[in-house]
Amino acid sequence: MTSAAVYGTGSWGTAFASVLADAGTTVTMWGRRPEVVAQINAGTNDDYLPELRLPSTIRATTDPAEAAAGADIVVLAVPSQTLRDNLGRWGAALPSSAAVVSLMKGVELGTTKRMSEVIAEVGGVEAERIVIVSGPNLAREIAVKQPAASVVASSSPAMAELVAAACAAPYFRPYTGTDVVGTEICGAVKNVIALAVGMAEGLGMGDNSKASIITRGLAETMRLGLALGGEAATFAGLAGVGDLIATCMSPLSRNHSFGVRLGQGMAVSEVIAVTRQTAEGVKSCTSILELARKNDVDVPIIEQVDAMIQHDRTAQEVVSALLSRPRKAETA
Ligand SMILES: NC(=O)c1ccc[n+]([C@@H]2O[C@H](COP(=O)([O-])OP(=O)(O)OC[C@H]3O[C@@H](n4cnc5c(N)ncnc54)[C@H](O)[C@@H]3O)[C@@H](O)[C@H]2O)c1
Ligand SMILES: O=P(O)(O)OC[C@H](O)CO
Repeated sequence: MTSAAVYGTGSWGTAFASVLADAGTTVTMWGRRPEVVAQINAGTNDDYLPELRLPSTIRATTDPAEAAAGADIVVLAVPSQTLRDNLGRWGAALPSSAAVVSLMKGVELGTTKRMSEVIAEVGGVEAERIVIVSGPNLAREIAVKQPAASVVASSSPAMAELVAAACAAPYFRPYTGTDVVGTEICGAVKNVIALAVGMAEGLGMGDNSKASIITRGLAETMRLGLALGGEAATFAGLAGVGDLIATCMSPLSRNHSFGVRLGQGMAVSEVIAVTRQTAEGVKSCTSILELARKNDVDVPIIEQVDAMIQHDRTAQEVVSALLSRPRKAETA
C-alpha cells in the first residue's frame, strides 16, 4: 500500500489528505499546532473545514520525522511564502527517495522562484522527484466529495503516475502531465486574476466585466508561462482555464473574496485582518510582476492588482488605468 506524509493541516492539506485516504493511501499529516493535530486524530479540523469528517485512517503528528517515516510520497501544503522556512525546519526528516508533491500556488517574494524551484534548492530534491498537483480544486467542495479533476505534473512520468494512482478517489480524477512550469504558473497567476475579478464584483460590475478580466488574465498567464518554457496546451487545461474559472467565479475562493472586499472599499490592511486563511495572490502579485518584468512580459492586470495592494491605488483607479490603455490586437 502506498504511504503519504502531508505537511500542512490547513484547508487544502486536510482536504487532499482525505482524497489520498479515500483513494486507499495511508496518510500521516504534520501540523505545527498541537490542538489542530489532536482534532485531526479525533476525525475533524474545525478551524479550516468544519464540514469535513476525516477518514478514520488519517493520523497526524507535530513531529516532522514521524510524519515522514516510510512515506513513498511527501505532500507540501503550507503557504508559499513560508515554504523556504518550513523546508529548512523539516530538513533531514524528508525521505531521500520519495516523490515530493507541491500543492502550493504561489511565487516566492524576493527570489521570484516557483515552488518546485524552492523545493529543489532548499530540500535538495532532484527534478524528477518533484510533482505538482493543480487544478480547479476548491478545498471546501472537495471536502464534501464533490467531483473534480486535477493535473498531476512531473518531469518524470513514473512519479506523476505514482502520485495520480495515490490520489485517484471516486470523486477525484487526476490527469498526468509533464509541464511543471506551465502548471505552476497557471496556479499562481490565477490567484491574482481572481483578486481582480473579485474587485470588479465588489465594484458592482457584472458578468461581461468578469469574463473580460478572466480572458485577458488568461492571455497574461499564457504570455508569462510560455516565456518561462511552459506548454501552450497546459493553459487550456484543468490547471489553466479550469482553475481560472473556479477561482475567479467562486465565493469559496479566498482570493476572489479578498478582491470583493477591496472592490467594496475596504483597505488592504482591513481585508488582511479579517482573512483567516491564505490568499496567495496578495503576496504573489508582487513576485509574479517582478518575474514578468525580468522576462519582458506585459501583464497589465497583474500590474494593477499589485498597484492596488502595494501602492494604495483604489479599485476605481485601477479600472480606469486598464480601460485607458492603448488599443491593440487581441493576440498581440
Ligand atoms: N484551499 C484551497 O482550496 C486550495 C486548493 C488548491 C491549492 N491551494 C494552495 O495550497 C496552499 C496551502 O493553502 P491552504 O488552503 O491549505 O492554506 P490554509 O491557510 O488553509 O492553511 C495553511 C496551513 O499551513 C500551515 N503553516 C505552516 N507554516 C506556516 C506559517 N509559517 N505561516 C502560516 N501558516 C503556516 C498553517 O498552520 C495551516 O495548517 C496554498 O498555496 C494554496 O494556494 C489551496
Ligand atoms: O481559495 P483560493 O482562492 O486559494 O483558491 C483555491 C484553489 O486554488 C482553487 O483551485
